[in-house]
Amino acid sequence: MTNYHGPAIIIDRLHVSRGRRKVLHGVTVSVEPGQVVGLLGPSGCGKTTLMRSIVGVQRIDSGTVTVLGSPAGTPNLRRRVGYVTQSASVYDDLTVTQNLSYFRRVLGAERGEVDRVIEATDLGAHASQLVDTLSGGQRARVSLAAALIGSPELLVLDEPTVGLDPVLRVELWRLFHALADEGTSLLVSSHVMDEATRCDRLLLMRGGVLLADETPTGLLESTGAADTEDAFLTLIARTPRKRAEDDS
Ligand SMILES: Nc1ncnc2c1ncn2[C@@H]1O[C@H](COP(=O)(O)OP(=O)(O)OP(=O)(O)O)[C@@H](O)[C@H]1O
Repeated sequence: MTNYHGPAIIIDRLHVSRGRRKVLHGVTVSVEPGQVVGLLGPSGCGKTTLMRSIVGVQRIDSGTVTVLGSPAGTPNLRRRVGYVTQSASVYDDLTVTQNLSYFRRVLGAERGEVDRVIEATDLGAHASQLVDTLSGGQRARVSLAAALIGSPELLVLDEPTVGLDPVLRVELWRLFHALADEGTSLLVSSHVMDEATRCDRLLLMRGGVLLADETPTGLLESTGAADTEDAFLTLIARTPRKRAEDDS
């Protein structure tokens, strides 16, 4: 980790199009470090596009994205930011250890990192197994383990718990908080509203705009809703529908 202590992410008036479609319509947000921040919203609202902008792989129309004090995509961020996409980014025909050893070499991280991330993601019993033969949850954890190599200061995780059973989901959220306790900043997307309560802070998105940036408790208080699903619906009812067609 470096000595950087400012906001993990600062986004200012970000506009992004994908193909001919305008996907993000002026998103402005700041994410404080050492927290698990949930990025929640319906399928197609622009969560992945926002995450791609943060990790610097998305062409933007206008606005700025500053990550750990540097413009998104700058080379010095490569080791400081870990990104897990929705589809597994590991090799099926290699074992867990072989995959992680490969990523360790690419990043130039220390040898001990492979064992450390295997332990952190509880994959010890499967270390010698081909990824092809793992369950969905185990594969998801291999992708996460790869992103943990080198202890990045910011982890950007795109729907890491999708398709996992409830026990595994709880375990993963526990791991996210353990990482945050050590000072890592995490941005975790989900379209499952009940995951909202597991986050320190919530960014609620719809149709390419941010509807709320709140703590889970603050969200319930400000909307008067009984749960986060209700709170989201209340916010939608309060927001003009002009971009609702952007959600699928
Ligand atoms: N390459 C592309 N070309 C054109 N449109 C795209 C492209 N990729 C994504 N889109 C559109 O951009 C919008 C936002 O997509 P994005 O993947 O960011 O949403 P999301 O909130 O992450 O959805 P999900 O929860 O389903 O992953 C969608 O309407 C999608 O159809």
